[in-house]
Amino acid sequence: MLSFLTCWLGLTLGALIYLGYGFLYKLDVAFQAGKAMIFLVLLAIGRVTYALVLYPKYFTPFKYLPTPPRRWLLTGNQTSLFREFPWDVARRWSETIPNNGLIRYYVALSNERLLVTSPKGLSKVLVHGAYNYTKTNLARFAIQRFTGNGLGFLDGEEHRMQKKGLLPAFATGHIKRLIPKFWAKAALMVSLIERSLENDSSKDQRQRSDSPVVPLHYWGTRATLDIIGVVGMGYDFDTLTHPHNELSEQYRKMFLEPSNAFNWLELLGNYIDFRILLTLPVRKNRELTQGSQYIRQVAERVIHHKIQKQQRQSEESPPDDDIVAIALASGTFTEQQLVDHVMTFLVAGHESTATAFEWAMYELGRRPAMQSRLREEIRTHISSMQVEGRGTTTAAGTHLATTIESLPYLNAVCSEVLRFYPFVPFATRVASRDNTIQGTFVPKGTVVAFAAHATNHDAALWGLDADRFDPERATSNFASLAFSAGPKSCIGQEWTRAELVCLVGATVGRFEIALLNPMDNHLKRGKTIKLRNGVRARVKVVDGCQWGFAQETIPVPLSRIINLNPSGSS
Ligand code: HEM
Repeated sequence: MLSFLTCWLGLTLGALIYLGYGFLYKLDVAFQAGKAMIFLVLLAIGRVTYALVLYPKYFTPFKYLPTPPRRWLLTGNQTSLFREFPWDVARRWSETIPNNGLIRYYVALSNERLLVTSPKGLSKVLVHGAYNYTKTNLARFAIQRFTGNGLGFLDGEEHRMQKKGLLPAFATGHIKRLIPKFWAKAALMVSLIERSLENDSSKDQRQRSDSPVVPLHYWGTRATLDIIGVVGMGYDFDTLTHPHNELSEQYRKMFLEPSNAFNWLELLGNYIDFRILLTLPVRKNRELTQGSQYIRQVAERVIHHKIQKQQRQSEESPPDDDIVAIALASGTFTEQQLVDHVMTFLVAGHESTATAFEWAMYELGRRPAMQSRLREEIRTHISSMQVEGRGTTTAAGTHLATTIESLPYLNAVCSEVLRFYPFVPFATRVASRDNTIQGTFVPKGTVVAFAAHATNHDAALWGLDADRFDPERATSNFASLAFSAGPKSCIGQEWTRAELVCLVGATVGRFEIALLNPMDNHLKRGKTIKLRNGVRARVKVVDGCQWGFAQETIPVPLSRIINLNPSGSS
């Protein structure tokens, strides 16, 4: 394929030089131009014929694999370029095209891909042969400029070593000790929502009979950002109480709202080095650079401050227990490596957990019976602890953590949310060396795709009712690809579960939630499964229990410890 493409480009260039030569030496220009044009048209026809007919039929190494029936030059096997979500298309193909675990398909301009559909094939790509596959250049250039060499972009031995160094901080036992911190932020969020309800109803109490509408996704986004600060670094970003502080404004700039422009850029990225596109002098590019530089500088100062603090720490004072402190204490990481990891936690761990909270609110907000059952479980077990006035430190904290972890329905609802709405519903990898999947030879450079959305809704794995949101079903980590699988799977799984049960438990335990528009399930354009309009719900306080938390579980705001002005010194 490549050699054909090279020949074709060479011939096209030749035709253009020939045309230029004619102009330069004032040969019979019209005659020369006509000949060159005919040549170029023939070349274009040749290229299209090769891409559409000859390559897929005779030259591809995957010609024996099943493929979707129709193919167009511009859109490949998809009928439209951006209207359908790739995870929906992948699922449709997995279910309707008879296959033994691999399907070949074509994207725009006849670029060939392999879709892996069977658990056996997935385990080859994600588990046993994980280090034979790497992220695409597009993902690398788009995300790596924020995260540097964080875990997501390391490969082979380097990845193995650094992940091993970080794992103790993310292990179940350690995350359990941090549950009071998750809870403290969840309880603070609930109390701030409650305050906003009071303000809202006092404004126009007389005209209103309904309870006020609350954008729950907006609160979730702030709580989850603060949690990364507290649990990840031991500092409070304080965006729940100060939503417009400098840090959250700059942080927002780091993200690209999905749009058609981005889709076109992605398409162009197949042909033009994506790095060139990222340096175009457009406003969004400038904002992305500005936001990420600011956040990186903050991360650098945080790490630097923590190193100094650790050096000063006396033997009597208890050591910090946040993720960065544990990683630092291991002595495995350089300052720069830790900055990259912190940036990765922000990119990988914020929007993902905020979205999971959003979907939990969406499902519960349109299922009153499920919500009541959950509220009863939460109140029976957690409210009593708070009513007795116990805080969330030490023994009381352990008690809270053990209780929350053992609530069956709360944990089942959260697991079902993660299965039903996988945050990375469709992903691609590139083979970094020749290998095989289920006996099929996969040459280096092949792009391989898989869809967690299809696996997590596969009737063969989850039963015929796989498309029903049902916390009663037995979930299994092996069948769910919510966190991917194998050596490169999500390091934040236990963190996510702890965070989600605290946020969902504290919210549903205190409020009755009714979705404003239960039928609105329109999704945002983009790479993740996310509601286009967020979760807007009528929220009513259910009397009877108010959450408390020990103040000391929330550290002092970051702004009071280090100078958040990028030009200032710490
Ligand atoms: C709902 C919450 C989350 C979901 C669904 C999720 C999902 C995933 C998935 C699917 C991957 C694999 C991505 C890939 O290979 O392309 C991943 C990787 C990763 N996640 Fe998460 N994640 C979540 C939360 C978090 C949190 C809270 C953190 C940390 C604070 C985190 C840190 C990471 C890191 C560092 C990686 C790269 C791991 C590696 O390459 O070894 N994630 N996550």
